[in-house]
Amino acid sequence: MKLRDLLEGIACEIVQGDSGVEIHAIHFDSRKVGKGDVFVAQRGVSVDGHAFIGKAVALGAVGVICEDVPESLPDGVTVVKVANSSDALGWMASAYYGHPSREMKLVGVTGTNGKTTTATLLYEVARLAGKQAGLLSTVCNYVGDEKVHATHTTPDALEINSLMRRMVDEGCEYCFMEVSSHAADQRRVSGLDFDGAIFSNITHDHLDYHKTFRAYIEAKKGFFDRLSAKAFALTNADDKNGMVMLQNTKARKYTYSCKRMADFNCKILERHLDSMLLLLDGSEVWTKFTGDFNAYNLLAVYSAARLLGFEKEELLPVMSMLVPVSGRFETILSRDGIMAIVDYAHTPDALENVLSTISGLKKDGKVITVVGAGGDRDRTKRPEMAEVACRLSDRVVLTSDNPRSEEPAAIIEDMRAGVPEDACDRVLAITDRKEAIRTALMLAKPDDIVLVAGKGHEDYQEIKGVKHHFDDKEIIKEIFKL
Ligand SMILES: CC(=O)N[C@H]1[C@@H](OP(=O)(O)OP(=O)(O)OC[C@H]2O[C@@H](n3ccc(=O)[nH]c3=O)[C@H](O)[C@@H]2O)O[C@H](CO)[C@@H](O)[C@@H]1O[C@H](C)C(=O)N[C@@H](C)C(=O)N[C@H](CCC(=O)O)C(=O)O
Ligand SMILES: Nc1ncnc2c1ncn2[C@@H]1O[C@H](COP(=O)(O)OP(=O)(O)OP(=O)(O)O)[C@@H](O)[C@H]1O
Ligand SMILES: N[C@H](CCC[C@H](N)C(=O)O)C(=O)O
Ligand SMILES: [Mg+2]
Repeated sequence: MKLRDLLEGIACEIVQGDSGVEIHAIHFDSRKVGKGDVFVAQRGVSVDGHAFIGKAVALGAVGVICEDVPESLPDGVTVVKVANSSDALGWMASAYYGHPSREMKLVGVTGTNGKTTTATLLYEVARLAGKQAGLLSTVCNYVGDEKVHATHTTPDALEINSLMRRMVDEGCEYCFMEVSSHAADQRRVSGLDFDGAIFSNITHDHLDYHKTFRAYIEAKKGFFDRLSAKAFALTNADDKNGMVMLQNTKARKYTYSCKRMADFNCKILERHLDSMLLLLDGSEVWTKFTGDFNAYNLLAVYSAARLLGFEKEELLPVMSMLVPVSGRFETILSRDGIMAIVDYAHTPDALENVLSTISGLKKDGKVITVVGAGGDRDRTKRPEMAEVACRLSDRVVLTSDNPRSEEPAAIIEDMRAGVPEDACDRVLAITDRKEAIRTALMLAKPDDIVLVAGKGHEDYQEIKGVKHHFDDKEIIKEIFKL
């Protein structure tokens, strides 16, 4: 493939050298470059990729895409200056793989919470309706039936397009993907041909990366701003910032709501610990989900499926068949009636939603919460998470999530700052997560509920750069002797 064919749709400010040079592969990591490749220099969070242009050329790069042209380069290397290398990478990756997103109906889901649930359920809806589909999500990627391990919520542009090419080749008509705020900001999704975008909500998270809540909103809004006129932009009208997402988009605008007039509506008629009766688009539907937040997720799924052309009569029975995603409000009952709930709540809002759901539905028992916060992530959410846990539980065991490079005890200390004074005697701190879970389950009596929050489907715990096998559900079952 010639370099100029990869540059379609990109505003090149300077092209030095032959744009007709043959390209073997695209790389944004100099360490992976080989003979005949093009290297895309991106400014990263920790280092500036421009510093590795020399190395990439030494390894055989014949093309360099950059924002700053280096002072000297050997002859025979074509240099292209662009305004945003990461944006260019998205377009180039798409062209390299033959624009697979143009051959499928692609829907992206963004929001602080609910992305995995919404995207996965849309994938299930398409499949239950007899269509081939692909999925890019935090828990797992799918190329049709085939599972592909996921390392990110939204992979990098090359991986996205390589997976989408496989989806198209497997006959997928649809692709559903999560678009994290990091991905929107880093333009991992540039060049993709979206048919629709969904916004779930925005609450406190990722301020380590975005710095301000305004910048976090802007990152998500940027995804909507860049949609084309043929796409739909579907937003949650009940979220404070829901309508902001529609302000500057060229896409067709739609809203969903459980509280006000909107294009798509839903009302919760009955709430149970293992089910919910919804009035969805005017029809009663029993679902296998719990929690008002899941009514929003289901409504978003239903609305997007309608916008994709699925008929109401076909959709309603499918909505009843859907089951929760792994590690999202998963219940495990002990032989003597203690209920453990494993949930991926790792933000203050998610924790508040899950604990409010539990308090609203529990019988007489007490609620014990085991919770930690991830290392190398937003520190300011730590005290807020502890405050929510204390306010909505009878007892709290503060513990580790994925400490990553941080000291586990220091993260717990950050959380402790949010424990109200009058709650101190109800709070324990146990660094070892397995011991924390064991202690909470030992404190519990029949009819009590133990929420184990934060890690959901994860089957590892990352400590000092090493991922150790760790699975909340497995540990609970072992302690319950199930
Ligand atoms: C903070 C963040 O988003 N980091 C992502 C980012 O890496 P980075 O900016 O740190 O890269 P860097 O190390 O500064 O390097 C800059 C550039 O120089 C290049 N380089 C670097 C070294 C070298 O020797 N040669 C070289 O060419 C790098 O390849 C890169 O292109 O770009 C990388 C390549 O795409 C990602 O793998 C990496 O994800 C890291 C591992 C990560 O943990 N990301 C998390 C925070 C993340 O993205 N999470 C969201 C979900 C969030 C949510 O819950 O909503 C996700 O989508 O998964
Ligand atoms: N619509 C929602 N509103 C608020 N909280 C939600 C919603 N849906 C799910 N949650 C809570 O957030 C947790 C994570 O849900 P989910 O995995 O669907 O979100 P996500 O946006 O994909 O998260 P991540 O950013 O980690 O990929 C759930 O376990 C639940 O506690
Ligand atoms: N996508 C989220 C997941 C957080 C999950 C939690 N278990 C943690 O490790 O902090 C993030 O990378 O911030
Ligand atoms: Mg997710």
